[in-house]
Amino acid sequence: MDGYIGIFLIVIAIAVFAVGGMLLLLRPRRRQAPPVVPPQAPEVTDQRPGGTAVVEEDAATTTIPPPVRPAEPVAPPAPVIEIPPPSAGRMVRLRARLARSQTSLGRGLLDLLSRDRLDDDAWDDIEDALITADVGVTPTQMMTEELRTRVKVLGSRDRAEVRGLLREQLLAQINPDLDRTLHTSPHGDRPAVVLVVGVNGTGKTTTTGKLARALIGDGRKVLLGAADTFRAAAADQLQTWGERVGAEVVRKDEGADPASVAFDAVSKGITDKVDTVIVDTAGRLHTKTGLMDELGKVKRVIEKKATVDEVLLVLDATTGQNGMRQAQVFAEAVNVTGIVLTKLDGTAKGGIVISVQRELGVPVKLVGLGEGPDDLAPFDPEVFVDAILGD
Ligand SMILES: Nc1nc2c(ncn2[C@@H]2O[C@H](COP(=O)(O)OP(=O)(O)OP(=O)(O)O)[C@@H](O)[C@H]2O)c(=O)[nH]1
Repeated sequence: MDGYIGIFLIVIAIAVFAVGGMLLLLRPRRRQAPPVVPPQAPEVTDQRPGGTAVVEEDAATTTIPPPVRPAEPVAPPAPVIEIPPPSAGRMVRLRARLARSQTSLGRGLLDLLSRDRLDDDAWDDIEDALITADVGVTPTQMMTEELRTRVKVLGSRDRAEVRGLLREQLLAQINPDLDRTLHTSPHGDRPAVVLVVGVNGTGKTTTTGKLARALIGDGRKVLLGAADTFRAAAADQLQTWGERVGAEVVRKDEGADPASVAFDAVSKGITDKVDTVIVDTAGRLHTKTGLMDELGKVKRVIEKKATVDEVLLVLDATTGQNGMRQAQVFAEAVNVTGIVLTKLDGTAKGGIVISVQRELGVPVKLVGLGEGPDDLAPFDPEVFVDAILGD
């Protein structure tokens, strides 16, 4: 009996294991979850003032892009006021530049005059060289006449002697005795007034700015009048010059009456106790009557408040005879007291110094020798001639 019970218990145990195993096998399997793919965050760029686009590094793992803070408004940097160097000795400093543009004239003349035999052909060549350099017909004839006589007296000549002769003749034509003083000192409580005139493109506005710099470098207080109301850009250009050296600029809208700008500039110059007021004018007038009317009015209006000490005519040295004709029109319209010859660095025709002084009877007071802010120099005849002839 006991054997039957034992077998029965074994069978039951086997059955329990078998059912348990079956249940385990048939148990529903847990489904594999799909991999989580993070949503693609939009690329966030941050436009910094420098213009560099910066890509946020954690953008790929951020579901919601962080809010981009609006850029703080950046104030434009305050203009840095420059301290220009004084004007004394400028032409000596700029002599190398002058020599670069003018030595072909000097060397050519020295070579011609140093020839053993100076026949008529040689003298014709000398005349041609002077005419080509814009010396002008009459001064050329006077110079060659004088040189012929001196060479005959001298007989044989070495290069140093020829250089001496030529130097003497060029200086005589330029006339070192002319008064080239620039009148920019105030009269008691009234500022000096400088009117800058000339055809557009000759360098009027640039010259006005450079002159302001030079005067400030010499310790003066300067105010600028932007009476070239024909083009707003001219007033902007002047404003930039003024900001750089700390000169105030009086300006009005494009098309405003130039005389009213000049009047306001001089009035402010008196109130602010400045030393010199420099007024830049427009030069786009096509008829002589229009030019006379406008410049005459500007001058008259200024004279209600102060004296016009200088009327500087700006001439582009590269324009030759065309520039000379323009100069004559201006000289008839207004009483020019000095000439500013610009762009002498860009031409070998330095002879224009001689012809323009002769034609207008007015001295060259300043020369422009480059586009840089300090490339304007008081004209020095001796430095000029030495730069032409080389050492
Ligand atoms: N190389 C050289 N360039 C110069 C000189 N003076 C002026 N310039 C250049 O000549 C150009 C004309 O100068 P501006 O001062 O604008 O002439 P502007 O007569 O006032 O002419 P508008 O403003 O059009 O009336 C500019 O590019 C100047 O930089 C100089 O002495 N040498």
